[in-house]
Amino acid sequence: MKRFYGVELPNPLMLGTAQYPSPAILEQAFRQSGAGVATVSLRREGAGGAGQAFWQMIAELGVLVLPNTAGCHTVKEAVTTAHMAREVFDTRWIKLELIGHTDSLQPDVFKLVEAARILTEDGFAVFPYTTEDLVVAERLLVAGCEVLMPWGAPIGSGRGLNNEYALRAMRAEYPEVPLVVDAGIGLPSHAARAMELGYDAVLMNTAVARASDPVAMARAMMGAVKAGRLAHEADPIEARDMAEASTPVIGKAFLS
Ligand SMILES: CC(=O)[C@@H](O)[C@H](O)COP(=O)(O)O
Repeated sequence: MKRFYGVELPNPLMLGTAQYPSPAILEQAFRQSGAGVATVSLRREGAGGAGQAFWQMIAELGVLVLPNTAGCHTVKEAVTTAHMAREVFDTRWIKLELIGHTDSLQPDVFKLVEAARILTEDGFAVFPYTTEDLVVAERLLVAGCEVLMPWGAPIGSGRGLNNEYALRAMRAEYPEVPLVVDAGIGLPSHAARAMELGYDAVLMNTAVARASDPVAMARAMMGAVKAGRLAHEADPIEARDMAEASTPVIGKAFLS
């Protein structure tokens, strides 16, 4: 299994911590699914969250904490937020999110590369939320990122993998780089598909937090990412246009 800045994840499910009906449900979603990474927004929780009790609960979950720069639109904002997160959470991990378009919440990849360079030079382990663009991916790697997080679809849309072809191309281009599909997941089948493509993890928030039963959905997502990874490792058959009889010919029950 690939390591994320030297760390082996306990499993391939990363969950956001926003929009849950209550802190208790958030806690149960993590505990019952076993998700190993929690991404937290310093700005959002600091501004309107439950304060100290919230941070305490996250700490007690015993998961890896991936602070994020959600809501940042400028390099300066993102870099400042990353520094604050490093102080608060005592981690050099940062999910770098730099929004460039208000309606689609598409990342501003130009600012992203610039901020990634500044932060990696300052010792951060940057997890960049990016598009599926291969040129941007290369620039992020050159800037010092060791992980890439292409979007599946716009944040909160639940559309799944909008551009599977491009996600597949990124996997093929960078077989050794830990890749995470981040955002846009709506269903367990989307998460399973990302893992079937060979992705190393999936990050999601809305699909779990906004489900009628977030705890059950978190468990379903964990089942999905594990099934997808197993399927990828099992080397699936290629889809064919024509039928091929699967019932064995008499006297030839096995292929070898
Ligand atoms: C929580 C977080 O980091 C989000 O910005 C993330 O990208 C998840 O997106 P979804 O809510 O679409 O799963």
